[in-house]
Amino acid sequence: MANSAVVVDGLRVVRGGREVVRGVACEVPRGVITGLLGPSGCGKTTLLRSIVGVQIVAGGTVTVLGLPAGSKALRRKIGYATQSPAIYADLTVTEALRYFAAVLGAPESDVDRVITEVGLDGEAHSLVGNLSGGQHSRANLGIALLGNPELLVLDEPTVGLDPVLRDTLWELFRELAAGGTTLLVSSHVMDEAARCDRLLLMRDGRLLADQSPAELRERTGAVDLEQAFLRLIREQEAARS
Ligand SMILES: Nc1ncnc2c1ncn2[C@@H]1O[C@H](COP(=O)(O)OP(=O)(O)OP(=O)(O)O)[C@@H](O)[C@H]1O
Repeated sequence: MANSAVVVDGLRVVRGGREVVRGVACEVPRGVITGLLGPSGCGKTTLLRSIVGVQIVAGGTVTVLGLPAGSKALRRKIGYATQSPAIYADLTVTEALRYFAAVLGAPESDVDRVITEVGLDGEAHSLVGNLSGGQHSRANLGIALLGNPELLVLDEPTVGLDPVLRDTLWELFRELAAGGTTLLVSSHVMDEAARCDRLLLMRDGRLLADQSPAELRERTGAVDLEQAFLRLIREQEAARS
């Protein structure tokens, strides 16, 4: 689909001798927020890594912004925030972001903008090693925002954050999408699903659904998305037995 930022087809990934992504096909539309949801260990991070181009795949294709995942030309077009912050503890927030801006070729003026966007103005000169868990993950998110990438791939960006902060970050995601950025955000908190435009629901290495929240509610007859997810799992189990 020309309007898709990401097209995944027949993706298979083997990790630790086991197939952990088992024939996934999905599309991520441009300029909206797509949520990737599913229980711990279902393969979300592995799918995200395949899209970012850092995962060895056993089969299938992943096309990102019209190019094969991992293409050099994609490096500056994708912002990726991993689950475990990869940011130096002995630098201040500003220094760390300046460093990454230089590595990524992003303008230095991005640093202050990004610090404000992730709500770290008050900690701009604090050492990363002295930040709280939530502040640390927001600094990590800031790196992904440098250079205004076309596609943002965020692996559980709100984990460990209080509800107010989570809300603020989702407002930021919404603003970024309104400005044309494509966001792919993983979460295992189902209440975040309702904030997404599209949902990819995974379980056990497979995709259970690729729909909007409204379509998912209609398909399952459940108002609550957690219930909808559970109904899909039961449907799948019934179909197998
Ligand atoms: N480095 C690795 N070596 C071997 N197996 C791995 C490795 N990393 C992940 N796995 C396995 O791959 C499967 C999928 O893991 P993945 O991290 O993609 O799941 P996830 O849905 O992102 O989980 P979580 O929500 O807990 O982060 C799991 O069964 C996990 O044990």
